[in-house]
Amino acid sequence: MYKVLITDPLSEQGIYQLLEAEDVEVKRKPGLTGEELFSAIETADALLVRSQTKVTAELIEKASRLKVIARAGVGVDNIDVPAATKKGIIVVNAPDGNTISTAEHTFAMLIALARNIPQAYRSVISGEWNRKNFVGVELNQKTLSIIGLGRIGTELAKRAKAFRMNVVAFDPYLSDERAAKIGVKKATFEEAIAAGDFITVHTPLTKETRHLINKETFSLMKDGVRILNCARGGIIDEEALYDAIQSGKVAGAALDVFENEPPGEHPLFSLPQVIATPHLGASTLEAQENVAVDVCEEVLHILRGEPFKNAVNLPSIPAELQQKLAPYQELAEKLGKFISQVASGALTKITVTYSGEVAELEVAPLTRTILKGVLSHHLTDVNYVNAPHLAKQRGIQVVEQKTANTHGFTQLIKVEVVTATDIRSVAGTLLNGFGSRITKIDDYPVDVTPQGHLVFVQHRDQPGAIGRVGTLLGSHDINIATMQVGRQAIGGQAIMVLRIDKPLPQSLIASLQELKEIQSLIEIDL
Ligand SMILES: NC(=O)C1=CN([C@@H]2O[C@H](COP(=O)(O)OP(=O)(O)OC[C@H]3O[C@@H](n4cnc5c(N)ncnc54)[C@H](O)[C@@H]3O)[C@@H](O)[C@H]2O)C=CC1
Ligand SMILES: O=C(O)CCC(=O)C(=O)O
Repeated sequence: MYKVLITDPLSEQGIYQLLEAEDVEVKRKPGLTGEELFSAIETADALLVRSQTKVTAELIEKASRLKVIARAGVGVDNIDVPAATKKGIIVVNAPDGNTISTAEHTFAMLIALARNIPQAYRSVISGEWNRKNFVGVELNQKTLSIIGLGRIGTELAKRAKAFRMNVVAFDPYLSDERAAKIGVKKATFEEAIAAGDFITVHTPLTKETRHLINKETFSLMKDGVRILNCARGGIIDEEALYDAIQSGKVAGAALDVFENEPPGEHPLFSLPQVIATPHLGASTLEAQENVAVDVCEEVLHILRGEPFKNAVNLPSIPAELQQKLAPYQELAEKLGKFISQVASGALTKITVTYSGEVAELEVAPLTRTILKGVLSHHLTDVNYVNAPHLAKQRGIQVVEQKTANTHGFTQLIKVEVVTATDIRSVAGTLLNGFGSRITKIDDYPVDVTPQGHLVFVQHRDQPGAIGRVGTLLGSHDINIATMQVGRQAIGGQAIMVLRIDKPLPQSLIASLQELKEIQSLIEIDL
């Protein structure tokens, strides 16, 4: 039974599928913090949050079973993603479900800002009838500068155009074609900042975007500019905004997000030009249902080992590619596991070479799987998420390459590892209708199904060697399912790969190693 812990309020309809799932036990603890949260996380397989729960490195450290942290929303800045990655925990979000709501909220703020609606409301309900203090400006023919033309920025641009605004956008990934398709003028950051009657930010909060709008950028803006932030607190330097409003440079600001949330008695609230909402961008029935449905689906997929799509700490793999890679995944993992048990010494380099049909695909996910297979022999808790991180942390160089030489196979994957004392390699293929096969170990061609218990023996090619091994196994009641032999030259170095039905007892390993022809014997568990 998977244990799912929910620590922020999530839409009831959204989590319905979790409540209905027979293999899931849901604990709903909105607002859980401190010791209670630390204790609850210990037994959870999945944690579902919105933006209130702070998923810190310390909390993640306590989570011994956690497989997935799911954010019902876009921004994952309340989650220590690197700490989760280190621990092999997948972090997923729901990037699409609240786009429209947040774009609509930004548009509502835009109109409210232009027409002083919150200030006028406060005045009217306090008994005043003051029309001259609340004269606004039209949106028609004004320039809206959008910084960050992603999902929300794009939806906002469409709405602004419907209001006959000129839309100028800066986004490092904005192509000329996309700008033309959306109908916005592509600009540099400086051009966008200088052009806007209204400037709105829709980027994530990153090292680059923290205080993107600061004292200097305010000085480049038009006098009387109006500023909006419905993305993340911290993109705008709040102190610089305060000064820019005080000086008259900025005519007004609409803020849904703050550097610290909740902001408490913020100096900006003493300025009548500032309107604010308490991080309401995604707070609609529709958005909350959408994001909860999306992340609950992802959580179920991850817990059940099924494909999922919105991991923020894993590269996303299009469904079509996932389907094409699926048959190779098992082979990849088995090759990784095989070679890690054969090679001795501290790993320094892993080279994966792809050829034939598999080389026509984007193979990075397969390399990740091989890495997982290699590392899981020596390390516990290795998975697809943390395998590259663990390799890097240990100074293991990972090289991925493609060649045209398939050695006669339709496709081939070769894994070579270099350790402090050894260089070993294994290659494998998929045989149409027959599954995975190991086709070469070091320089020896073989045909081995990578499955179950294998014994890899290096020996001298001498008459009777194979028979003596067989007899010893038989005398210990060990059945040999398949046997493969290979040699470099008559009387030279040779190998045997036996597939046996149960592991070798220690006493038998010792007896086998005493045979004069045997140079080394390794048991391999696949
Ligand atoms: N107020 C609220 O309740 C909500 C806020 N958000 C926030 O809104 C923001 C945007 O969300 P989405 O549009 O879904 O994200 P998105 O990922 O679709 O778009 C972000 C865009 O910002 C661009 N960008 C990144 N760095 C930039 C820079 N230095 N200058 C200009 N552009 C830059 C990216 O290229 C991308 O196109 C995020 O911070 C998200 O957390 C999202 C939903 C609700
Ligand atoms: O959970 C919420 O309402 C906040 C949404 C948000 O800020 C996001 O999705 O990035």
